Amino acid sequence: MSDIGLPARRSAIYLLDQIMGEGKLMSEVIGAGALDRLDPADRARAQRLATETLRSMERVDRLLQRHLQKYPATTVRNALRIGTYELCQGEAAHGVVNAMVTIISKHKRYGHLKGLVNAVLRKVADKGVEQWPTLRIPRLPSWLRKPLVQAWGAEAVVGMETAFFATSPLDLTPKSDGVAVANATGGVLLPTGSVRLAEAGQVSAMPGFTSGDWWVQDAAAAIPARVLDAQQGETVLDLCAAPGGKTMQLAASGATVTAVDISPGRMERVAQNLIRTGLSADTLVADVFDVTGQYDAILLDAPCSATGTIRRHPDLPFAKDGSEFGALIALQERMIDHALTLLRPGGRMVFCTCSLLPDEGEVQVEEALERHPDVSVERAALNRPGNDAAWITEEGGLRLRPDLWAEHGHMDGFYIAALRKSP
Ligand SMILES: C[S@@+](CC[C@H](N)C(=O)[O-])C[C@H]1O[C@@H](n2cnc3c(N)ncnc32)[C@H](O)[C@@H]1O
Repeated sequence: MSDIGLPARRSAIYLLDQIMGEGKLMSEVIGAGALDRLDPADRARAQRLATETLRSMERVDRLLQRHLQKYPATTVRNALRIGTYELCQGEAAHGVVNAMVTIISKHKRYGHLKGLVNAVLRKVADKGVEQWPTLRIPRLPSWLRKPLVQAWGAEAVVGMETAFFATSPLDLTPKSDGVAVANATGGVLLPTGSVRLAEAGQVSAMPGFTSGDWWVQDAAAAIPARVLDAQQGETVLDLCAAPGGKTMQLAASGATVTAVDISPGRMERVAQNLIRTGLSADTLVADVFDVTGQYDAILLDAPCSATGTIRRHPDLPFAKDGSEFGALIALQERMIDHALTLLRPGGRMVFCTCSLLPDEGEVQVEEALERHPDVSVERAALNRPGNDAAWITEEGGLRLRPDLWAEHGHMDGFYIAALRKSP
């Protein structure tokens, strides 16, 4: 990474300022154009630098604490954080220190702090690099750690933190032939049918991208559509569908699929994905609550805290504080109730969230079963290749956690339940 120049580093600092200072998600900041002026290589570098610094944040802060009497302003602190991360990854000290000193010296408000940046980063270069591996695996912020320890126990949470600290692999869902996709991409075919590559490269340059033989989707995220097991000729409603990973799985089964999402921009991505893969589905930009009709099968991938995706989005624990989760939990409940009105008698529905919080999974299903005596949970549907019986929960859902599947390189957190409406 020694060729990272000033623009990439300056933009990485800006990303951290927005995430840590303004509570924005990295996807929002990038979506708003933060990296638009960079060339593609610098854009990728800025994003990688910010992402990996966030992944290591607690370690970085522990090292910096030893050399700071009080914390400087956010931008200066973030320059120190990124510089520290780079130094501890073995980057040449002179390059990192000079770059960060130059960036801060040109800053309108904090230019006078360039001496501090120089002094602190030199101390990190002297001592921090050897201390780095002795520091503990970074912990989640306590607002999230506490409820997770309460739900899954301290040992499981340490396992999750270990998974979050490791760089995430790239998972592909094959359109049809998993062995052929694994061979073409040099990936490994996982027991659930996804193909895993150790590291993400340039996705659009990989074999099979242009011909639409696969799409990027975490192995855990590919399980809900497999549990729904759509059949040729069935009418299937995919609620909250964008960007469309599950829509493509459903469409590949030969079912007649209607994909619904409230976001026109995200729905555009579903349409593009369908074109690339040569699959077909009706796409509808609409609020779930405005959808009418009767379907044989429904997949409801409700909006949630996304706490299961921290491995790939280490910005989330820093951008959020949990204050929005109550509203999401209430929305999920209302979505389940409305989705069940769209299910024909005897039909089946998969409810899922990429959350680690039982309130967005196990508890939702327990309460839905109480509200809807005509609905039951179908455990047998969870019995799909690669699914471990140990993942099945008391109320009959499937709990996927990032600390599980260590032998395969872990997976995202997800909750999945199959519901059946009585005929
Ligand atoms: C977890 S993501 C869906 C991921 C998607 N199922 C996939 O596999 O690619 C949740 C989606 O819910 C959509 N959404 C949120 N509120 C909605 C609503 N009231 N009606 C329809 N879609 C909604 C968001 O735009 C977002 O795309």
